[in-house]
Amino acid sequence: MRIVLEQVSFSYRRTRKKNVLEGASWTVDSGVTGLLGPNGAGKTTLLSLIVTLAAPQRGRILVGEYDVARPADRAEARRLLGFVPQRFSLAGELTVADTVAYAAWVNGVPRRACADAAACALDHVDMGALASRAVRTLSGGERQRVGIAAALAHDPRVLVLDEPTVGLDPGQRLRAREVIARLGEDRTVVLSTHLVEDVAHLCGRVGVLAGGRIAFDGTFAALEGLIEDSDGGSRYGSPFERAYDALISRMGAGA
Ligand SMILES: Nc1ncnc2c1ncn2[C@@H]1O[C@H](COP(=O)(O)OP(=O)(O)OP(=O)(O)O)[C@@H](O)[C@H]1O
Repeated sequence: MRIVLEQVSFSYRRTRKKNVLEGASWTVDSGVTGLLGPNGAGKTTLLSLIVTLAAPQRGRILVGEYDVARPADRAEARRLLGFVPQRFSLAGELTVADTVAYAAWVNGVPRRACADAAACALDHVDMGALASRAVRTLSGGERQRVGIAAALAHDPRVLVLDEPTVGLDPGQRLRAREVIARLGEDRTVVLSTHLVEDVAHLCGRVGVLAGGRIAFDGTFAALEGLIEDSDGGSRYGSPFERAYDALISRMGAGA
């Protein structure tokens, strides 16, 4: 399923500052696509627009054939979308299975089908064995996978993940990566992250959000080439991080 952003602009009215997004255009196809960009670039904002939590002031966003800002299309678009936000809370006393079954019901799965939908989603994220555990007993990585299962419970064709591996230890991060790679085999997955390493392992393509627009759209290998050609501009970090930082800063400045 394809996601298309056409000249999308957005500002948080209350801030009265310049637009967070300014004419951002991007096309995302099936598989796992990474979204990189510095802190405050607008990655979470862009994801919120895709999943219909906010609407662009200019431009449009299509999920499949549906324009997410059109009231007539929004319900259909939502059925196609699953979202795992950067931070989410789960009711600690509920079991893993009930948590995911509840998410299925909220997202329109008929009540009698919710238990099966939850079991299926939990299998996808390797959490079937922990289905009867109370959520409060889970590790951070396990909670993260419950969050992904909850977003998957209505079997969306598009999955939007906002920094899903933050705070995970290396082992849990590898596990989360395996899960995300598998989900990308038959879905469109958009993965926002600061971890270039996750993008390198997972993403066929990557977009870099800088200066309010998608300043780079291509393969990770192409981005890596640009990074390696970059001469660095920050005094901190390893050479790769320095070069990455310099490149992203230049992209943000429109160079
Ligand atoms: N609800 C809000 N109201 C006003 N301004 C906001 C709101 N949410 C975000 N912003 C501002 O919009 C800009 C983009 O924020 P956003 O969270 O989308 O960036 P990000 O790229 O996801 O950042 P990070 O990598 O740090 O998570 C920032 O300047 C932020 O301060």
